[in-house]
Amino acid sequence: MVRDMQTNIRKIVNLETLAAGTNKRRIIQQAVFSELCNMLDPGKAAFIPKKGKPSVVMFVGLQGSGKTTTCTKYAYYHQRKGFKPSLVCADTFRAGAFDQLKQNATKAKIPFYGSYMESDPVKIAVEGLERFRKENSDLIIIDTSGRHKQEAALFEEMRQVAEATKPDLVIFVMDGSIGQAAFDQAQAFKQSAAVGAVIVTKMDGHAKGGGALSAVAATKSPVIFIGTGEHIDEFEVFDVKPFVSRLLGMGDLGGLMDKIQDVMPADQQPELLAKLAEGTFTLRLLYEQFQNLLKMGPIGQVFSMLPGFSSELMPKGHEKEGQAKIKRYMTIMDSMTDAELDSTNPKLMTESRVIRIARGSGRQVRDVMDMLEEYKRLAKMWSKMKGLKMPKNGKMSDLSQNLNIQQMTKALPPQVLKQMGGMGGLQALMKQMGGKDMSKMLSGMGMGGD
Ligand SMILES: Nc1nc2c(ncn2[C@@H]2O[C@H](COP(=O)(O)OP(=O)(O)OP(=O)(O)O)[C@@H](O)[C@H]2O)c(=O)[nH]1
Repeated sequence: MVRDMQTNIRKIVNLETLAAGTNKRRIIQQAVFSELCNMLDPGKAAFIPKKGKPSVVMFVGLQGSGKTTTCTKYAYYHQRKGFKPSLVCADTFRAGAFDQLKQNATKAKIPFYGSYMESDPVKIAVEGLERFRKENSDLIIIDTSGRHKQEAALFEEMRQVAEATKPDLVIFVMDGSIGQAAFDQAQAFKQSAAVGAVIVTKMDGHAKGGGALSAVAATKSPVIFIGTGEHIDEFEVFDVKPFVSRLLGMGDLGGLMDKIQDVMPADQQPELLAKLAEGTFTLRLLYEQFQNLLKMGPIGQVFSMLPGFSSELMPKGHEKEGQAKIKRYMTIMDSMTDAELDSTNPKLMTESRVIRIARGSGRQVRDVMDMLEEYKRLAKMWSKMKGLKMPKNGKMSDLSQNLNIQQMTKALPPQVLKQMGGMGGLQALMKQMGGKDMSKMLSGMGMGGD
């Protein structure tokens, strides 16, 4: 695969013929990017179930890949789209598999079928299928057994279940962290059942999911969803560009921007802009930004979309603390006077005021000082944005066109800039974002720094 990729890139990029002064690194990077996107596109789409038309979808994968969890997520996703899904547990190998499916299905109010007594997975699969066909389910999902490793017995079982149920689609579920092992694994499953799609799970962790490239190559089927957490709704339609961006450590800025755009009320945008242009970043403004940030949902998810951020500035597993910190800061600000909130003069915060605010908010003096430090850090960052040219309509979304790179590089903390690939990286990112707005991203980014 790597060799193919090299050949293809050589065809696209001819460095000798490039004019002097062209940014070669960028051109190569773009070629790698688009080549990876191509590799994830097997050229044919996966089977798509249709409402009202009975379809059977069978899930395969090794034990622990997240198969059972993903079955329910897949069912729930379609249920919300108006399907009548049902779940069949044909995993008789792992004790507890049926209970797990039962629990998940009950929570999501999805009909399920399985047995504690029957040990023949084929029999269960066929019985479940018959039952749900009678009940007019239009999406019958069959969860199958896994094994810790690839074993002949497992593949024989898959072959039999597939033969008996004739699924419209077989989905191979793989753990996003398995890397190159994905090729052999996917190929082995493909040989016993006609795998037609791939789902990559546990993309909420550190794994970048590079194994998906191998799975697509081995099965010649596309990735259709990714799992982004243990909960039933932590499931996303696969989107190739953000996935490759993340793979290359470029972050999913598009997704982040959309998210920020969603939570920031449009009528607040011109006001915030005006204040930023004046260079006045008050505590009240920070308070409003905190509110917006909390609305964005699990903070880790937001930060994981930024290049290199989740690990550096918001360590995995500490999202809750980050969120608690923001809430703590907001409580402290609730104990401040309007004058304090609207001032940009830190001298207002005398020692006696700090003590009073700490008492009023039930926090330590140290917490108040921490909050003020955070504020000062952000105010300093924002002050460099002073003199920003306002977009004519006052809309945030048009601001990025007016931001100049020099201004941005000054505003960003140096380690952040480095992570983004310096000035060149920043330029590429701005371009990638198109009309999307940068200032909100900056305000979001500042929050994570400790
Ligand atoms: N963080 C995270 N955890 C996940 C995700 N998908 C599944 N898991 C977890 O991974 C573990 C294994 O998932 P299961 O669904 O039990 O695995 P399985 O492949 O069905 O296992 P067998 O039924 O034994 O074959 C569980 O703890 C799940 O909660 C995901 O997208 N993100």
